[in-house]
Amino acid sequence: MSLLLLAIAMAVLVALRGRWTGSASVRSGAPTTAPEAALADPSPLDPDPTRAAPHTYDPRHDPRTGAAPKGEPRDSARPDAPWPDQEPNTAESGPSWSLHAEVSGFNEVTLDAEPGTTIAVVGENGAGKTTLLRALLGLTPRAHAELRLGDLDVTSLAPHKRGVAWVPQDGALFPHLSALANTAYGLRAQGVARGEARVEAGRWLDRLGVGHLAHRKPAQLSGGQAQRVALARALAARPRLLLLDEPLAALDQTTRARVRHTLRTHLAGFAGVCLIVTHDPVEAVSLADRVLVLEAGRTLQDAPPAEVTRHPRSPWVARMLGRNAWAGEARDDGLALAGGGRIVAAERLREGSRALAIIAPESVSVHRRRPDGSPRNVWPGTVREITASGSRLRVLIGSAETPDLIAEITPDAAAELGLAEGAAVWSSVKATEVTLVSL
Ligand SMILES: Nc1ncnc2c1ncn2[C@@H]1O[C@H](COP(=O)(O)OP(=O)(O)OP(=O)(O)O)[C@@H](O)[C@H]1O
Repeated sequence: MSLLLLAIAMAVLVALRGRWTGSASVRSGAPTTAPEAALADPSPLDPDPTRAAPHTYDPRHDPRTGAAPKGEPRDSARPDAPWPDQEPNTAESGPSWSLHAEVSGFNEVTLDAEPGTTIAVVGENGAGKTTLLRALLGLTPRAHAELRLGDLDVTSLAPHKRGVAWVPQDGALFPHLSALANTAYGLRAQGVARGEARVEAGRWLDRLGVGHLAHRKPAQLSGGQAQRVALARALAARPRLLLLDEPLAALDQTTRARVRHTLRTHLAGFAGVCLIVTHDPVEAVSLADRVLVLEAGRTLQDAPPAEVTRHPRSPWVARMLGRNAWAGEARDDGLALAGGGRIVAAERLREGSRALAIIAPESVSVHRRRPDGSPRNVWPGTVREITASGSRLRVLIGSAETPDLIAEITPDAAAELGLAEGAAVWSSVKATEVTLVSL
């Protein structure tokens, strides 16, 4: 199954390059690929079209055989219908087109985006993030995407003809090809001369910091290195729509920060629209211009990161972004919490309306004795867990009166308070530090 996904990802990439350069058309003479055949007629009995139609399988494009894409596509490949003019990968080229997608079925999402926009797609497990990406590729009957890229309605086009590149969660590299050949394969398939394709592939590998691994096979790469090669291959294809499914998930913390930086640099100069599925709030906030929050397949929020951070529309999003978020009902002085207890806020909402109280962890003060003075919100609790968060500490405090609360304090403050797991503490939050968001 994952090998078939791999082949599909490759087929999409292979065809993409042709959008910019003029490419071999599989339908007009080049051999039929296994992925294309598999996607041509998904069985209604099988919800996953990647499983279907093995009878048209072409061993030359099967990553398991090692036979192909050894024969890199020949230079005699005939050009496909030309894709409308676009300067790839140059932000300066400006928005001369836009993306419009209407997705229905499992996902109910409408998306409009200008070139150069990066959208982080977030949501709980099972919210439909991967299904959305697959719908945009035309890869799942569970959701149907009407997709326009500029003047072109690509809805009825096969996945590999849409101008959409997809990096699935496992990266999907051909195991028998070197990193360089994997990256060059899409270029070669579209008729780029061998030398030129290899030079360009080498450049992309260098940019992603894996140029020195160009001759290694995927089995000789770590998960993170392979992921970078997969990114190089996708970016080299210069798609209009780039779909990245948790591209940094396989990386360790240090590498992740470095690759995130590299990715940010490339996305900043990327002339297409990028959708990046992530569970990582830092990734969402630092890489994206917009955050699309999905809940049960639907759009819950689609807004710039700063707006989502300030006014998350669900407790899950707030927690993902590292905020405390408590649901409740508005009262004249704040919120009656759903599980009992009360929080006082300076803001007012219509009494009785459902709302979230959002508290930034750095706004929570921690004390060993009940604090005197003015804070309106004071709760006793017990330290459940202390973890490092950059140069600060995150302290998880459990309380009988409220939901769990996260405080962020300096290591000095923690030492001064003698904080340890199990310690009895008091937390306080000023009413002015509580943000109320209507649900
Ligand atoms: N082919 C399928 N047929 C039926 N249900 C499916 C199919 N693929 C996924 N699902 C279900 O649809 C829901 C959405 O799945 P999807 O993989 O899109 O979620 P996700 O947001 O990407 O989740 P995660 O964060 O776990 O990767 C899940 O409940 C999943 O079990």
